[in-house]
Amino acid sequence: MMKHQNTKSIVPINLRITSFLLQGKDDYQTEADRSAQRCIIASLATLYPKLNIIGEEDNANNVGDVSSDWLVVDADKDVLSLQCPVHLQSVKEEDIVVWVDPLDGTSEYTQGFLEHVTVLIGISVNEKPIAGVIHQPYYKNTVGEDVKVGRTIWGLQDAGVGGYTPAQPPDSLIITTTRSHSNPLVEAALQVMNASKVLRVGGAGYKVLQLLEGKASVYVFASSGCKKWDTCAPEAILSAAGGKLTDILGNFYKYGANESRPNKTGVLAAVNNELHSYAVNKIPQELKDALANK
Ligand SMILES: Nc1ncnc2c1ncn2[C@@H]1O[C@H](COP(=O)(O)O)[C@@H](O)[C@H]1OP(=O)(O)O
Ligand SMILES: [Mg+2]
Ligand SMILES: [Mg+2]
Ligand SMILES: [Mg+2]
Repeated sequence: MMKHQNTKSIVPINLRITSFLLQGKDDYQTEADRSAQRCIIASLATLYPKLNIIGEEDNANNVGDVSSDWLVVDADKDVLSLQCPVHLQSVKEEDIVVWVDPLDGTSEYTQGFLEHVTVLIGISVNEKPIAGVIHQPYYKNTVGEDVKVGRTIWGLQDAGVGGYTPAQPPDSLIITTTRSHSNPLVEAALQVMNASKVLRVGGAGYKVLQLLEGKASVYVFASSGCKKWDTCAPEAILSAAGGKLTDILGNFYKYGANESRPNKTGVLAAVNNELHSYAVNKIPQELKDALANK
């Protein structure tokens, strides 16, 4: 698994939002989305030509144009030193589906909430997310005099997680949810939770980071809108850390290459199984039916 410490190679930090398309209500695509996707797909395809790589942006698969200094071909030594779980040792390259969200939280990116922006690379085998990275290109880490910008959080099933400091969940129920894609169903699901606080932030990656770092304990999004590339990497890392990510009904999504892209029945994630069950049981059946039958 690669770790991207060089933020230039993922989302050029000085890249201006030179052109952005509004693809639907609060659904943006910027030059950063397209550039980052080309860079990631070209880098992965150079190293692993038989991978099945699926990126969010349809118009950013022309990887032949990517210059060689944008290719990331180095690997993280800590991750390479991990013992590969026995059940993954015989997986063939062509059996792996990689889901790439080159820039998650684009709406927040266009509004300057840069901390919410992440790059998501999720790896699935037999339809299950087994590994992933959440790269946070604008994260500022101050160590003494040094300021390091950007960090990469990773997880591998049955091997571990890294790139962040794990923390205990908050003492009271704190929920994280959408900042830019709310609607009456989303709000109805939040109301029934009896949360002490609701945090409204952008991006599926950033919300799962909040779970990993003890800022929130449950992530609730009772709406369609998220896609497989939004949840594959976050689900892999969260489950490697002992958490659980499903739809609002409590069912796991499938990540095979032929699966439909939309996560039609929303997202429900929690730092552990108990909180996940609590949240699934709190959602009224009518709300679950409304989402499932939409
Ligand atoms: N209605 C929607 N239209 C387009 N993308 C959506 C929608 N809802 C959610 N998403 C994607 O899911 C992510 C998490 O949603 P939210 O921030 O609203 O909780 C968004 O950052 C966006 O990913 P992206 O920015 O990669 O297009
Ligand atoms: Mg998008
Ligand atoms: Mg996204
Ligand atoms: Mg995106």
